[in-house]
Amino acid sequence: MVGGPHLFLFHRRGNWDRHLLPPVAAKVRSAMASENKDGEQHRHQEVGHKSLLQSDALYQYILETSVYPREPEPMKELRDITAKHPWNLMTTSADEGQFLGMLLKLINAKNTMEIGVYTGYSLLATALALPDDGKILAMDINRENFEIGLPVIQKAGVAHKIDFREGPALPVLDQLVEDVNSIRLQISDFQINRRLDELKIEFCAQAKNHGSFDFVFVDADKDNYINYHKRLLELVKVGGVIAYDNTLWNGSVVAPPDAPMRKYIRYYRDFVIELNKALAADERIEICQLPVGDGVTICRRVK
Ligand SMILES: C[S@@+](CC[C@H](N)C(=O)[O-])C[C@H]1O[C@@H](n2cnc3c(N)ncnc32)[C@H](O)[C@@H]1O
Repeated sequence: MVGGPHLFLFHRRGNWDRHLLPPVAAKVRSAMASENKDGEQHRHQEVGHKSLLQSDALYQYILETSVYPREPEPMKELRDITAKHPWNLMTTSADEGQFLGMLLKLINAKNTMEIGVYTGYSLLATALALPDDGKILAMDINRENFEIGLPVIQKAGVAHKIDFREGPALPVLDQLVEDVNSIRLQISDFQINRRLDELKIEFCAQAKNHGSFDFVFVDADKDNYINYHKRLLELVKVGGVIAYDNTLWNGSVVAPPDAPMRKYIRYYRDFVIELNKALAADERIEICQLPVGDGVTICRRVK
């Protein structure tokens, strides 16, 4: 089997087969069509096998019925502006933006982080969902694209929630992990007249940012997701959420290794596959991988 029903879902950032060479795309399509004829119908009747999105029309139906009519005006404006940008394939889709907003409200998020801003569609979705004193530490190596969306964010009255840092995210995370509030000197077993070398002296550093974030959205360089995860698990509180975007990576996670793919899809594919395995095996989190957008894995820290 080349793909399976879930491949129908990857039309958020253009059609999934735009990233495969035409002969391969045709092969995948025909394999899916024949599977639909032979096996698929039966699989849909199996208990627990629920694949609802089977066509572009159904996706369009969701957008037109439930997403676009409820999309806040500034988000629509930013989506239109971004559509004219040459890298628009990178933007978060409207349905995923709606999902993020809902999730943030459900968990009452206040202190959040975003890695990978681009023109700011998911950032705006987050900023609109947070309370007025909510915060987003937003990081991107490219400020220019952030500035495309910034006027819309300002007009929406939510720019005060955003602390944008230009540059790679990893050093910022390292700094957040290392930062301490205070260093406490602890002397145990203290008795007058004890010799100094007999005293048990300990320095206790109080980590400033550990467990301080309610939510983090990771939508940047896939080859660093595992490195982000290590640090984010210290920074997110127990019960907090980390959402990793693109965990189905244009369907390439189920494509045969020798299938022709665009260079960047091939390059990041193995990192995404390794991330998915690592998240599934990580007992410190509960996970739920959703076929929204290009695949988003929600991780809830439990220890
Ligand atoms: C898919 S886009 C983000 C899309 C964005 N969430 C949205 O809603 O439009 C990925 C972004 O990650 C940024 N990026 C890539 N490597 C990065 C890194 N090491 N640190 C921070 N940002 C990075 C890119 O500049 C790009 O803007």
